[in-house]
Amino acid sequence: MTRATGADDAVRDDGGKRRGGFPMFSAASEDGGPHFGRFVSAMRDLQDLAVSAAPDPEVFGAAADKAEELAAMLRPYAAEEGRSPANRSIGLPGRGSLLMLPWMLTGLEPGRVTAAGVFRRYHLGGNGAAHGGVLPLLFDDIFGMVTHAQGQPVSRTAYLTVNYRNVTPLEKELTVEATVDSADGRKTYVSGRLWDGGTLLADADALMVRLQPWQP
Ligand SMILES: CCCCCCCCCC(=O)SCCNC(=O)CCNC(=O)[C@H](O)C(C)(C)COP(=O)(O)OP(=O)(O)OC[C@H]1O[C@@H](n2cnc3c(N)ncnc32)[C@H](O)[C@@H]1OP(=O)(O)O
Repeated sequence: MTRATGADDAVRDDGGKRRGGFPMFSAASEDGGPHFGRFVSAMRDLQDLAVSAAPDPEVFGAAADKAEELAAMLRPYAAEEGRSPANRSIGLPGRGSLLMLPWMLTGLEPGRVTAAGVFRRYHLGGNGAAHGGVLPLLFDDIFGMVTHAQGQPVSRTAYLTVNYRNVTPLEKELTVEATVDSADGRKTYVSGRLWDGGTLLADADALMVRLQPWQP
């Protein structure tokens, strides 16, 4: 992950633990260890099935027993922000976070970030297409990255506008790109495009604002 430069003196540091209102990002060692990637992959399968399975009611009872057992196993290890390998495992789809889309970065340079991946059954909106709400999630995350890659500390989204040009298919490899269009002090104006091959599915633009030292 590219380290921000140039604007560090404008943000709170808190002894190296925080920057620009966010905990300092540090990549998880070895993507969370030998089993974390498999765990996240299995959980994504479960997410797909949780929104699609239609078994006899007793099967849900047995599944609930197992889900409760799994939650009880992990609950003692719940940790504060920035400690779980989730969201910090940069070698895993979606950095190993179930909240993030299971996409991988394909390019990261100042001013431009690209990624590729699929929307899964979990992301279904209706009639076979992705839910409209997951596209802003994809754009917001890559806009954060392109702003950071440009040299700003992690910034907050002030606004984000999405234009839906074509329905977004599931289970098909898609690509997204984000670019920095202009920067003005604390403000970074960015835009992005989601593609299915040569077909533009959506485009978006946003304003990312670097936080003041006292802002959360
Ligand atoms: C490596 C890591 C990768 C992952 C990154 C993930 C990134 C995820 C980013 C997010 O999703 S953050 C969560 C969603 N966003 C928020 O919760 C933001 C909530 N809002 C705020 O915190 C404040 O409104 C904000 C910091 C955005 C701005 O508050 P300020 O008090 O600093 O704004 P100020 O009024 O000083 O405005 C600064 C400039 O921005 C402009 N501005 C602010 N909001 C605007 C807006 N909505 N539209 C247009 N312009 C806006 C404003 O006009 C002004 O322009 P000028 O300097 O030219 O005068």
